[in-house]
Amino acid sequence: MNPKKKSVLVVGGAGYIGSHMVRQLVEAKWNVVILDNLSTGSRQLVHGGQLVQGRLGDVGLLDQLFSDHDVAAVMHFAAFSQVGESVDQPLKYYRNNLAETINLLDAMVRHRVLRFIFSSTAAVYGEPEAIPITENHPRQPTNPYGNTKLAVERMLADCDAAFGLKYAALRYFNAAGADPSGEIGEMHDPETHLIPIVLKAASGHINNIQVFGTDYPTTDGTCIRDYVHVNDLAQAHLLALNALFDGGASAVYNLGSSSGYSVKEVIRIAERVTGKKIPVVEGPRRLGDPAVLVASSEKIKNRLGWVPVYDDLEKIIRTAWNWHLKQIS
Ligand SMILES: NC(=O)c1ccc[n+]([C@@H]2O[C@H](COP(=O)([O-])OP(=O)(O)OC[C@H]3O[C@@H](n4cnc5c(N)ncnc54)[C@H](O)[C@@H]3O)[C@@H](O)[C@H]2O)c1
Ligand SMILES: O=c1ccn([C@@H]2O[C@H](COP(=O)(O)OP(=O)(O)O[C@H]3O[C@H](CO)[C@@H](O)[C@H](O)[C@H]3O)[C@@H](O)[C@H]2O)c(=O)[nH]1
Repeated sequence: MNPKKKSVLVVGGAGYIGSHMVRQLVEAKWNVVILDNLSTGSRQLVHGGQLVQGRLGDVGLLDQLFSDHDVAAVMHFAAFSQVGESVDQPLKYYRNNLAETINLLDAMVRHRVLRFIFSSTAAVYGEPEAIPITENHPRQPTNPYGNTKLAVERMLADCDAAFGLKYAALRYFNAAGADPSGEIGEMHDPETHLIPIVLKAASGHINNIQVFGTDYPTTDGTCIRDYVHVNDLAQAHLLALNALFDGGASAVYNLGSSSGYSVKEVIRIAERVTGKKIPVVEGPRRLGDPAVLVASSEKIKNRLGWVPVYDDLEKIIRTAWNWHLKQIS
């Protein structure tokens, strides 16, 4: 699918999801250039592609990258993504997620690179009015992180109208799991995501997992989320990229497994996968957490033929555990 050996610029390609994307792009024979400032990513996750260390806000660097490489499309994973932190430090989020993205789009328009794939999020919906959530569900983010992602989506629509920028905004639900090779996986410091924390508790690296809230209006009182394997996410990006090369229009797609699991269910499944008892402490709710987030991903399945390979959470957690064991060995 890349006859001219053009490049894809992957911004944030040294991060969790970006590194899985780079791997699939390399396998699909793309030249890959990665721009990452390693603020939350790591060189250890880069297996292939050419890493340029720098930040999106560096206009000179962006000009140089677009001049030096024959970039056919940009995939943009770079952002801060901790909901709680965004509430306390909103400007940090607007600066990194929105202002820096303006620089990127500006440089793309200057260099006539007009294909873009954006990491959006379920956080653009806010508190759901109906489950499963479809793409036309009202967008009412409940935190600055979601606001920055929605602002970028709106900016993309305006850039399509003004400059013909064609984009796919992919609204991920909860990314989870790791490449089965065990060479790349989730690696954040501090870690805030449920599954890696649960696995740390299973291996005894932390004393317990704290469950944030047991009084939600769900069957067992804990929050329900839709966990989608990181390689299935990356696969969806490849489909979206090919659709843009085929002349497809700009589009917005949800990416989820369409199944919901409560926090307690996640812990039970992790106990099964790891064979360990996981100590649990019940704590208060975390600010800004909706009770239930489950996607409808019918749109991307119907339009682009996306078929997620990891169809249940046990398989997903098994890949995360494989990665975790390699990290601690
Ligand atoms: N992990 C999830 O469950 C999830 C869910 C929905 C959306 N998302 C979105 O997906 C994207 C990737 O998430 P992730 O979990 O892989 O995060 P991550 O923190 O692992 O990766 C982000 C990468 O971007 C880099 N980066 C950040 N700001 C930068 C800048 N200004 N210039 C250059 N590089 C910069 C970081 O160093 C890191 O390598 C983010 O945009 C996030 O908002 C993630
Ligand atoms: O130590 C922990 C960590 C998390 N949780 C709960 O586990 C669930 C999942 O939390 P987490 O893994 O932190 O993911 P989310 O907060 O759901 O957010 C992820 O998924 C969203 C989309 O659904 C994205 O927008 C975010 O970027 C991404 O981090 C939530 O109910 C949390 O309250 C706990 O109970 N204890």
